[in-house]
Amino acid sequence: MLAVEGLVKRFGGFRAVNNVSFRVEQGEILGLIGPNGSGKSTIFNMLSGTLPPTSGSILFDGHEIAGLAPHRIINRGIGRTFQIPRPFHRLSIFENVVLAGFYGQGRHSRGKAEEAAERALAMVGLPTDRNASVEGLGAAGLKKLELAKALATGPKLLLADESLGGLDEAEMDQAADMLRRIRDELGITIIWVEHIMGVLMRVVDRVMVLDHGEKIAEGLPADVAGDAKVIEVYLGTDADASLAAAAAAQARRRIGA
Ligand SMILES: Nc1ncnc2c1ncn2[C@@H]1O[C@H](COP(=O)(O)OP(=O)(O)OP(=O)(O)O)[C@@H](O)[C@H]1O
Repeated sequence: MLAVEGLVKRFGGFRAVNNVSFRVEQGEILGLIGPNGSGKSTIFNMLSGTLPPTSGSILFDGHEIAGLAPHRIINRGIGRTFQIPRPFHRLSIFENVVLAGFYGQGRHSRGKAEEAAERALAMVGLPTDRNASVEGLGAAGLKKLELAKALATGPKLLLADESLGGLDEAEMDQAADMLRRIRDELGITIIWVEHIMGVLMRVVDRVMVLDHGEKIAEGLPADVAGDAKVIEVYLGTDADASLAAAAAAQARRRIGA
């Protein structure tokens, strides 16, 4: 579905992303991890059109999308959430999501945008009531709104940026399960950037690790969590918990639980 080849982003003389290549298959959840400043958001920004790549190719469903404007990329079927939710506070929850629905997939009809918004809100468990206010939403509610906005654009590929930040443990598990359901029930492929390793390793099919803008590892969660270089540059004291979560998830998958 997605084939990225030799992706580079330079800011002046600094290479924030340096010759990164990877593929994502239809229906996969790929975890994208790495230390702060390793280039994860810059990759998301290039995939979603917020930043043009300095060089490299991004093939989505066989078509080159590198350098296209964000609205064209959304119309092709790549949606994203943002690390820090910034809804329009003067609009209701529903109106925020309808606006995203208008934007996605070239929808120009209010009716279709409203239908997309209703489906998206029901999926994430937020009220579909037209007037419910954004003001009462806590951290978990705002993350759900962020997801609903991305879903309302009708993505085939969802870029989820730190969906767990600011959530408590129960909310994190719910948010991770929701990403799983979005893949399982809606068939949406997901790339997920996250720092909370135990939860990520439980849910993703594959993991790719960045350090200083370069890909340093890629593979099954249990293999990546046990990789000496990944432990050294990133996981550190999280390594045992990550490995345990990845191994448990792998065992559950093997027995089909
Ligand atoms: N617009 C910009 N101009 C200059 N440097 C930038 C710009 N955007 C990002 N960078 C630099 O590029 C590097 C990669 O940043 P990026 O935000 O992609 O990292 P990240 O892995 O997403 O980090 P985090 O986990 O903290 O979100 C960092 O050194 C950052 O300071």
